[in-house]
Amino acid sequence: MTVRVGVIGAGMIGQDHIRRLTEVVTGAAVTAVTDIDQTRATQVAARVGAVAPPTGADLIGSPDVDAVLVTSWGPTHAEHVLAAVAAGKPVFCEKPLATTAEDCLRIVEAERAHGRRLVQVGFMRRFDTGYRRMKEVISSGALGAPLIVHCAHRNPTVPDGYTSAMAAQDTAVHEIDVLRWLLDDEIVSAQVVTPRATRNRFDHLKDPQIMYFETASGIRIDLEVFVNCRYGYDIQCETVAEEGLVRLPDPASVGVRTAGRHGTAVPQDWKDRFADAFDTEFREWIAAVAAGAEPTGPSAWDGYAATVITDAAVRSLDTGGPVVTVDMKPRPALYGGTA
Ligand SMILES: NC(=O)C1=CN([C@@H]2O[C@H](COP(=O)(O)OP(=O)(O)OC[C@H]3O[C@@H](n4cnc5c(N)ncnc54)[C@H](O)[C@@H]3O)[C@@H](O)[C@H]2O)C=CC1
Ligand SMILES: O=C1[C@@H](O)[C@H](O)[C@@H](O)[C@H](O)[C@H]1O
Repeated sequence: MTVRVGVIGAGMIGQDHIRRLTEVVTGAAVTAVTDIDQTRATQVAARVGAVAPPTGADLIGSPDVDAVLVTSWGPTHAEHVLAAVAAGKPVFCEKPLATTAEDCLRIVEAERAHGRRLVQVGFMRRFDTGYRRMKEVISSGALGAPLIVHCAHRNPTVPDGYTSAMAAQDTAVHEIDVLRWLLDDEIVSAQVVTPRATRNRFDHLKDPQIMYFETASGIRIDLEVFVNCRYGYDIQCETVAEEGLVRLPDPASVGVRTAGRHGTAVPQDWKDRFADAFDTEFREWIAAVAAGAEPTGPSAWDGYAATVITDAAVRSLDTGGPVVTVDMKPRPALYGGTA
């Protein structure tokens, strides 16, 4: 069976995922593309032989769309995801699931009313080979209990519209999701402190930031977010446990020796660093949809949890760096909880 995907939002990542669905993943076809920029939607749709319906609602209602991919701006995600759930169609939503905890909960409640999972959120790091190996090692128990996690999330630079709050909402949100999954533990508090700011880029931006998280079992996480580090896109993660530690590998890259130096390239952006993870993410999503199965990737509940935790981090940043308790609802049975 070919899964016919309709894409809402034909911007940067939308176009990259359309390429992935048409050129990399087998068993999928993009049959409809919509965007509030109609010209862009028509051009992108034409490249893959798709139609360009005027709105997200038209696309979701189309009999030629089996599953929906939401890659529009964050504040518009909830509306499209809720419409897809109401139509009973599987929906993959790029992060964030929604920009407010209330909207995330509306999606969770809609899915619970539907009775089975339809939503997957685009936290692609769960599909990265390095993180998956780390999880195998931690879950095997060979290292004993995890105690501390040291992380860094560095981007070479960010656009002018990037704000200090986005360090949590847009950037650290990836660690927040992947660490909940990696440790199989819940984050219960967040704190954000700021060292001296880099002179590079904008005066308005608090960059870098240091974030601290604590989990329910008492694991402490420190995360440096530095989005104007200039030298490359660099993701680091090291988990210290009772009997040893496990570290995320750097992406494989040839070593070059010349002029008395030895070096390896540092990726320059997330598209490059996580290209394989994105491919795996979509292969597994399409396989689940084709089989009529529930998606196995990050759920609507994970999208809600990530938003609530980033809200706590932003509150800490905005109020001078206190420890802020994460105010999370009990996890419903549909997502492995007891509520
Ligand atoms: N997983 C990851 O690492 C990444 C995820 N993202 C996420 O992907 C989403 C899109 O980001 P970009 O592609 O960078 O943005 P973008 O601005 O390049 O593209 C967004 C597109 O959505 C369209 N759009 C906005 N509202 C719409 C609506 N209601 N209906 C239809 N189209 C609409 C815009 O016209 C634009 O073409 C964001 O939520 C972002 O956080 C972005 C980059 C990396
Ligand atoms: O999701 C992403 C961007 O939106 C965000 O701005 C970057 O900081 C992240 O590294 C990238 O993965």
